[in-house]
Amino acid sequence: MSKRQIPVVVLAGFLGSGKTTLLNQLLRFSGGNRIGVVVNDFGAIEIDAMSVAGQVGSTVSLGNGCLCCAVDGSELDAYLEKLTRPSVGLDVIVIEASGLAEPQELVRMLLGSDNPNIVYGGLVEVVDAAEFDTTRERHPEIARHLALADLVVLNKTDRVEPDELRQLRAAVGAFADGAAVVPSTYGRIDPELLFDGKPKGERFGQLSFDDLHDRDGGDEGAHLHAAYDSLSFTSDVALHPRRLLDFLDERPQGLYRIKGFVDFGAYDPRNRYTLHAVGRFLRFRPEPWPAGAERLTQLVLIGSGVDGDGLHRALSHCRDDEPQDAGLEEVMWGVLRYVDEREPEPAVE
Ligand SMILES: Nc1nc2c(ncn2[C@@H]2O[C@H](COP(=O)(O)OP(=O)(O)OP(=O)(O)O)[C@@H](O)[C@H]2O)c(=O)[nH]1
Repeated sequence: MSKRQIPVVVLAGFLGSGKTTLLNQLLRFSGGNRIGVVVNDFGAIEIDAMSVAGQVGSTVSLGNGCLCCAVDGSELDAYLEKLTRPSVGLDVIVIEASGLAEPQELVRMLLGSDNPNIVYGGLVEVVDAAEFDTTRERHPEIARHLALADLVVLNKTDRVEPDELRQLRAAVGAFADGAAVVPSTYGRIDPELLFDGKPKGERFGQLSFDDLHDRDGGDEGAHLHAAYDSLSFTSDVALHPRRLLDFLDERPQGLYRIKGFVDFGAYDPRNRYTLHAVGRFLRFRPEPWPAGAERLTQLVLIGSGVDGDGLHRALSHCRDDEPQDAGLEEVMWGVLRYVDEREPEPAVE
């Protein structure tokens, strides 16, 4: 029985920026993850190139367990309800914004949704590096979209010189209010940026992104790795709720995702807290410690242009070496503000 909430990612970007290319890439190299993709029409999704396991109405299931739905705006809610049923078993859902709704409308809808099985997974804006200046002239609203984005994929970097790319990263980053900017070619980003990957052992028999790195040889692999930084933090000393919240309040914008478990020790001995942060969005979710589980805080932080050592130091500072206010209920209040009251329904088969 799974109580996991499925992250729903909104994928936006102007005409021709590379959204469909990125989706095809994700679907093809899902690494054993079950991805649901919602588009306006099947159009350029390369369904034929991926083995199709079946089709029911406007939903196509692919041989690797991924699903692709073509829906219009009015059907979206109902489809999300269907796609997020635990029995479908998806790990992430990506909604392509174009044609369905303005990205901010979708984000608002997801944040306000009373579907207990979903959690907001971020707004990803794909930008055509070669056309950025032209796009800005023709569509000044790109500034608004970028300001809302949690992650910017600066695509088509093969079409600009390295110097220009550096300038573009800075310019786009400024519009995006410091949000993480990840360069890509043909939408090839590590899926880990969008959702929790399955542990390697569970990927057996599927082509994982690591295989893709290996297959492509050093150059492209190095390029992908340089696109973002990933840092893990583990502590067997419990974290102090207030200190952690101060850290989270001040987290740098370039820190795109934080995921993992937090041990608040004596402040809540019964529960561990799943932490899910994407862009500015933050959520804690208490769940009883599994019997026999080691009491550890384990976090993974993913970002672009962030100071890994500095983050590690700041997190170490959240450790509560000498608990003084344990038992004071109000110490947890700050954390509880970010707990979602909704409980997902039990899994049904
Ligand atoms: N050179 C280059 N071309 C790319 C890259 N990514 C995508 N393309 C090409 O750009 C074109 C548009 O890509 P799409 O993925 O269809 O873009 P889109 O954002 O889905 O476009 P719409 O659905 O029309 O909004 C296609 O011909 C892609 O092959 C890239 O990194 N470099």
